[in-house]
Amino acid sequence: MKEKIIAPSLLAADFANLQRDIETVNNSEAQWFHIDIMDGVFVPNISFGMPVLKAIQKHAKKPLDVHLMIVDPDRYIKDFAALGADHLTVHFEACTHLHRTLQAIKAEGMKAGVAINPHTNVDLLKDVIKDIDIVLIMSVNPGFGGQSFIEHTYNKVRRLKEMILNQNAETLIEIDGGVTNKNALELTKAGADVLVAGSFVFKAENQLETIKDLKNLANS
Ligand SMILES: O=C(CO)[C@H](O)[C@H](O)COP(=O)(O)O
Repeated sequence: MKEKIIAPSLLAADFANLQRDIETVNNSEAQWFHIDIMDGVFVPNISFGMPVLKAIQKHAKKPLDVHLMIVDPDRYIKDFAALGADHLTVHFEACTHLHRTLQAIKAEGMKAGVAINPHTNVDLLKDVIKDIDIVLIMSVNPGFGGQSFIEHTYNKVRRLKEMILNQNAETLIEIDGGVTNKNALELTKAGADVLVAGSFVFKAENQLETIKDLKNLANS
C-alpha cells in the first residue's frame, strides 16, 4: 500500500510565528505543506498572497501544495511556479476551460490539482481524470479553517476512487476540511491518499505528536 500523506494547512498556523510553525512541519513526519490562497471573491475570506508564499518557500523543506481559492486562476499560474509551488490546485468551479488550465500548470513543471466544493459531483471529472494529478475534495465549504467535516464526503471519496481505478489513472485523492483523528482512518479506507489538517494540528498542544498519530492512523 502507498504511504498516506499528511499535509498540515498553514492557514491554521500562528502568522506571528510563521517561521516557528514552518519548522515544526519541517521537523515532523508530515510530507507536504498545504497552503491556502484566498481572494475574497471566490470565497468570502482573504488569506495571504505572493509575498507570504515567498517567505514560506524560503524556510519550507517539503513540497508546497498550493490550493487556489481564487477566480481566474490562469492569470497566476506562472507566478506560482516562479514562487516554488510544487502542486497547484485550482477549483473546478472557477475554471471555464479546465483542461487548458491543467495543461498550463503542467507546462510550468507543477503537479496539477482540481478542487471540488461540497456541492460538486465527482462525476463531472470523468472526462479529465487522467489529466489530473490530484483531486482535492473539500469536506467543508471553502474559506475558513476550523469547520465541521461534512459526512457525505466518504461517498464522494468512494465514487472518485472507483472512477480512478476504472480508468487506470494515477490521480491522488486529497481531503481538505475538518480532518481529525475521528475521520482519518475512514477516509483513507474509502480511498483518500492525502489528508490536509489545519486546526487539528496547529491548535494541538503537541503538534509533532499529533501529526505522527494522524499519520499512523491514516496508514493503519
Ligand atoms: O481549505 C481550507 C479552508 O478553505 C483549509 O485548508 C481547511 O479548512 C483546513 O482547515 P481545518 O483543518 O482547520 O478544517
